Amino acid sequence: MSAPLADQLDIVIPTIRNLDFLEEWRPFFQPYHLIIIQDGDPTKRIYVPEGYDYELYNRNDIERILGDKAWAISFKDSACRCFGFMVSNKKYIYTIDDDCFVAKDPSGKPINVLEQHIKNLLTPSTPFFFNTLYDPYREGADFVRGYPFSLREGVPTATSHGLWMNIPDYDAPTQMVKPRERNKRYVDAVMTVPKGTLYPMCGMNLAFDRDLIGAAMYFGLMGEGQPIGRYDDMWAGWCTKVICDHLGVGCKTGLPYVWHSKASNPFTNLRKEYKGIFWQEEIIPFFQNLTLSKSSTNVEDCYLELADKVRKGLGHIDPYFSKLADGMVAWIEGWRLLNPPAASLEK
Ligand SMILES: O=c1ccn([C@@H]2O[C@H](COP(=O)(O)OP(=O)(O)O[C@H]3OC[C@H](O)[C@H](O)[C@H]3O)[C@@H](O)[C@H]2O)c(=O)[nH]1
Ligand SMILES: [Mn+2]
Repeated sequence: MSAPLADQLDIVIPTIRNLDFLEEWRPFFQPYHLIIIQDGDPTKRIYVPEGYDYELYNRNDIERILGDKAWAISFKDSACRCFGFMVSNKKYIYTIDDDCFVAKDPSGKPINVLEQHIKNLLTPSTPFFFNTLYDPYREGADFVRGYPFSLREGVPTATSHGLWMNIPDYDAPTQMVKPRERNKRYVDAVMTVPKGTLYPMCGMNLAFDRDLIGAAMYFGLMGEGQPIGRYDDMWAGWCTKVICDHLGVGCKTGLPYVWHSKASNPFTNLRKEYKGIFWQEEIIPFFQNLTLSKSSTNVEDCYLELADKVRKGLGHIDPYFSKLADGMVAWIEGWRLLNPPAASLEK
């Protein structure tokens, strides 16, 4: 099996259950280093299948490492995974949920998600003009007639958003009215999300370039003690997309697919996400109308400017958003603590 960039990519897994799913992924994942974020009770022992190279962090580790900034990392929510993004020192991250397994393409071939995500990340994005034959850099495809040659070089790709066969990533209301709906449709396409367009980024099967966008991949304040859950990846998706648009880098969605095996409880999910369902009707226009200043030329500065805009632009909805803005600042402080600029390392 191919294991591209095995020394430049970490796999981040949040878990409050177990890691048995890694047995099925072994042919594809074993060459890579895992960063496991153990959520919930830190005294519980998580079994990692033999033969994997990994580091494991529980809540006690997060508190020990981040100290007075640890509060910004969620507890009892998959949002905790973003601690793994912060603590990694690799250029690329792939994150996957522990109930996602190897899917098969229409020919029945098992899908090597890392191979496809890395292809997506290493080929340019085309956010400024939509190519109707989808990914023009793919074998057997190209830019179609009328596509401006001045734009055919594309821009660097920051994120690669994969999809899911079987249980689709639906919100609770949709899941409640369509409990038996399964995604059986394999769409053989990768496309760039156009500039100025947001998208619902799901953390289930996601890869990104840490250098290009890692500092904005904060999954917010969710779970225990928070008024909202299951908007962790959505929050990160909105923040990263406006920053990618500002910095002129791209976000792709489509292949590869994973097999999402388990539907979480829609009633529990409704309790977690209901505030998000009506808040997002204000949050999304906020992001759609947001512009970052020219002086914000790197991800960290963009993110701190965004935190300030969140405090001012969303604080009226609920005091939660001021706390979330504080969390965004604490996240960058934690990011800088664990990822000091190269220059400061030379001293
Ligand atoms: O308190 C928790 C709950 C879960 N996890 C880990 O997060 C992963 C996702 O959990 P699960 O598969 O139960 O949730 P889904 O509803 O299928 O996931 C979607 O919604 C939540 C997230 O946004 C997620 O990315 C979405 O796919 C899994 O690895 C659990 O072990 C946790 O760490 N803490
Ligand atoms: Mn799941």
